[in-house]
Amino acid sequence: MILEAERLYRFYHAGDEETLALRGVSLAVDAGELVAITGPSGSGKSTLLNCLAGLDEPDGGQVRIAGERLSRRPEAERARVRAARVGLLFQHANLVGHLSVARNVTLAQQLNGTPDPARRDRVLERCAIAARARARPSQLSGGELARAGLAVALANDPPLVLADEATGELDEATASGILALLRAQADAGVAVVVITHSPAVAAAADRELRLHDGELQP
Ligand SMILES: Nc1ncnc2c1ncn2[C@@H]1O[C@H](COP(=O)(O)OP(=O)(O)OP(=O)(O)O)[C@@H](O)[C@H]1O
Repeated sequence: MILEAERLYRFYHAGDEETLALRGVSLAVDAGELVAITGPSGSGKSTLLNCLAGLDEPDGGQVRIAGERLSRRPEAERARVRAARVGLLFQHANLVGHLSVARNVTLAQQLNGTPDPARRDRVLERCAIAARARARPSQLSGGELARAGLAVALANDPPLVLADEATGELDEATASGILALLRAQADAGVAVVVITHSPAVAAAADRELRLHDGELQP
């Protein structure tokens, strides 16, 4: 199993208010699966993704990625696991503004200690952004930006890709292009988890997990 989450809890406190953002969420995603996480606004989707990525620590429960525990470890160790094993794709792409697309991919490889120009070029091709490899993010269209963000996410050939509303702000043709690329990653053996509001994306996934008030619906 590539991704395992066991009974995740996450509480937020603001003054006297307590929000139970996650209440015992368990899930498992295998290699080759494309799983959509859906749910109304405020149901806990982003909180869940942040915990799965080790960007946030759950208050209870644990996350394992390819068998390695991510939860309750120092941030430096979580960052190491993340760099090697998790491709993160956010709506506002994880690109450094003053670097070209190619340099952004190289940077992600260097942060993992595994620079590899041949793999960089393959990833750029795979994400259909090789023709714009020398452009900076500000010079790209929305669709190109999304593909460049995906190239950065895939820079180190991670076994797991976590995407937060990757297709949310894109026009339909571009969104379905990104979805096709994510589908292709899953078909190539990557475990892919996508948070989405789009019924089309949810329908294209192998499974849909619905969150409601911090719990997965049966
Ligand atoms: N840093 C925070 N401090 C306090 N409460 C928070 C914080 N982050 C999220 N919450 C609350 O936790 C709950 C879950 O939020 P989350 O962002 O995970 O939902 P979501 O399903 O991703 O929503 P959306 O679809 O609108 O992005 C909400 O009630 C939200 O207000």
